[in-house]
Amino acid sequence: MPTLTKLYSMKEAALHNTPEDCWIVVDGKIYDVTAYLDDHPGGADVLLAVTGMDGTEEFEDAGHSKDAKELMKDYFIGELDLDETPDMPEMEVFRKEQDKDFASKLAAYAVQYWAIPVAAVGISAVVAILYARRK
Ligand code: HEM
Repeated sequence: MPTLTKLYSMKEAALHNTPEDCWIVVDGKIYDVTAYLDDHPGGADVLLAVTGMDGTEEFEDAGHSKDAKELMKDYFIGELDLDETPDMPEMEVFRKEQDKDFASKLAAYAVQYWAIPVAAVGISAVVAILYARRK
């Protein structure tokens, strides 16, 4: 049976950055290590230094054992959502650009369709004036 993994954005993970609520990201996975702070053999300080952040590099640098990696599973709460939905302001900018594009297209069509009749009327007027003067 497929398991449902909860997805969190980096923005959401960053909110859990205190000793009372301490999340860390390692290798795209999110761990709530609040209850482990006092038990961590490397000390609470190193975990708190990367709380709410991506601590992959620091985790790898410490050279954790296989047992440590096994223990991590107890604190796993979800995965990092890499496909974050764009914010509304970005969508708004996109809409405005579309509108601008539409306006310039409309102006181009107007020139295209009005230029010929206006030119025809202008030329006819000039011919009419010249014809009237000759009489
Ligand atoms: C759920 C996450 C973590 C678990 C379960 C965990 C577990 C452990 C364990 C069991 C050890 C003892 C040594 C070993 O068995 O490898 C250890 C040591 C250590 N850990 Fe972690 N750790 C975690 C996250 C981190 C992170 C994110 C960092 C760095 C920011 C870190 C830094 C260290 C350091 C510096 C040591 C001491 C290494 C030494 O004394 O040689 N740990 N950790």
